Amino acid sequence: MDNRTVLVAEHIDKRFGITHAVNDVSLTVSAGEIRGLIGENGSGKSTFCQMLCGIYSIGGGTFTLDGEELSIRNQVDANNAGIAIIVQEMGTLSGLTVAENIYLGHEGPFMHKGIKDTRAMNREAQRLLDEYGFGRIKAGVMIDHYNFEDRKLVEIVKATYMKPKILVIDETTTALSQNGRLELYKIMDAVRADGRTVIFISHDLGEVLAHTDKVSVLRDGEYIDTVVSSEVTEDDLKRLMVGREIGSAYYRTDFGQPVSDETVLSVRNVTVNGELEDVSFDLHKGEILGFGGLSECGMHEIGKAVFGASWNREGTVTLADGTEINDIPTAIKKSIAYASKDRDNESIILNESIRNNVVLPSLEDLSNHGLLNGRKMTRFANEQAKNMQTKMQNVNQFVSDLSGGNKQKVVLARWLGKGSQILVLDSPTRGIDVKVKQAIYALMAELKEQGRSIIMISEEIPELLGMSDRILVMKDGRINGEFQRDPDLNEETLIAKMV
Ligand SMILES: Nc1ncnc2c1ncn2[C@@H]1O[C@H](COP(=O)(O)OP(=O)(O)OP(=O)(O)O)[C@@H](O)[C@H]1O
Repeated sequence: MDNRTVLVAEHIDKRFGITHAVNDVSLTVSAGEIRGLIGENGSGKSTFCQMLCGIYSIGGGTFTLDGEELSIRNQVDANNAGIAIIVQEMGTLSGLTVAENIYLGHEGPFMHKGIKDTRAMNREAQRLLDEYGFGRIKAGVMIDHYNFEDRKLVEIVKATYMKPKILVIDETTTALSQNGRLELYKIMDAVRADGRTVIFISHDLGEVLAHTDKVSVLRDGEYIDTVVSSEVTEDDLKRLMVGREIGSAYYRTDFGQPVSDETVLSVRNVTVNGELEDVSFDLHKGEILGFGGLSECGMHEIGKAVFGASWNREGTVTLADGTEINDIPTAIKKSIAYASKDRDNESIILNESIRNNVVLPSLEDLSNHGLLNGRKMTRFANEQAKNMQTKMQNVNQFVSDLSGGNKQKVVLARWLGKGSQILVLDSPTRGIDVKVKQAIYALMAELKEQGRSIIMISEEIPELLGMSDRILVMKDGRINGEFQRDPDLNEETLIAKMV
């Protein structure tokens, strides 16, 4: 860090209707610094950064970069001023190639007399992808062909190849597997070594302390403090975020409790072309079965396969009563819940209210003689959303207006409200703040106690170790290791089976 102030935010403010999302925030950031930005879900982190990056208009106040007041109307203006962002959700556009996404808004060098030189663009994009070590992603291929993580990697290239002065990374690591994360940390370190600046938003406080120089804290839209990362603990950060002490009990503490032998779901010889290869396992009553692995290991496809949402699946997924799950309606009817990792595209309907999202799988239960009962639906949605501590104006608010973590709470509220007996949760705490994470883990333990069964697919090894009765490690589409719950089981043992 060279102590030269590069960015000054003065009295930055933003309201959305009655929500005061960012309330008079002032802070400064140095050149060559990695600055963490933390706060509970809905505390205004994304809104603050999105104003800096031209995604939202500035409600009030000013940003000054290298001594010059910024006047940014859109993301291209921000890029031209030297500011880039990797957003929390999908930041690439479907219907375009990888190369077109990387150069979106910056096609100039490839235009000759109004015609785009696609070959040159693809060649240059492929050179960049290779240089970043992401060579398996092909520049000329449609972005839709790639999964969530690969699309994030493309976004990383897009946001960094122009060497921005300020790179904002908004809750990106939880979308990445272990190897993707290491790549991102390397990129952050390189930005810092180059005298440029990273603003890093994350709910993983360990990661924040390990990879930042200083951390700024927001609470309810207000600036609270900036601390030096090497001088504070995770508990200090939690206290600053929440405003009070929060307990340290996080994961399950029980070990050695036997899990029932009763099988509730049998997966046999499931193959999905290019994703899964002859996968078989049983899920037991009251079991939390964890799935872990590196990117491309196939674990996210397991969730889809169990929920009847895979294309071209071979093999069988069978419930204890003999019902075969081959499609989503049967899965829902049979009380299977599924929360996808790709929340915005696969789990929620963004342009719908919280209420309509929460009631979706429970419509049959909420109707009287085939007619939907509006009041009952509202009451139900209210109850479920509040159980998940969703920060919202009311259940009529559109899901698109919620912060990332609060969207995730709506997904969980929907399935927990349905009373599902089998829950398939892919990255269940992605983007969730520490306080609510604690509540979700407690809830998972409670569901287990009630005899419900959970498949938890997770990129978070501590979460797998802390919550699972059994862990299946995937590699190249196959199960490569099986571990029973054990206090001596550690990250290294799991990783050894992943690589
Ligand atoms: N487009 C919008 N319309 C209305 N309200 C919004 C909009 N975007 C954000 N908000 C609200 O502003 C507040 C701050 O949201 P923001 O996304 O900045 O939080 P965050 O700290 O990034 O949260 P998370 O950790 O969950 O991502 C929330 O109450 C959110 O519902």
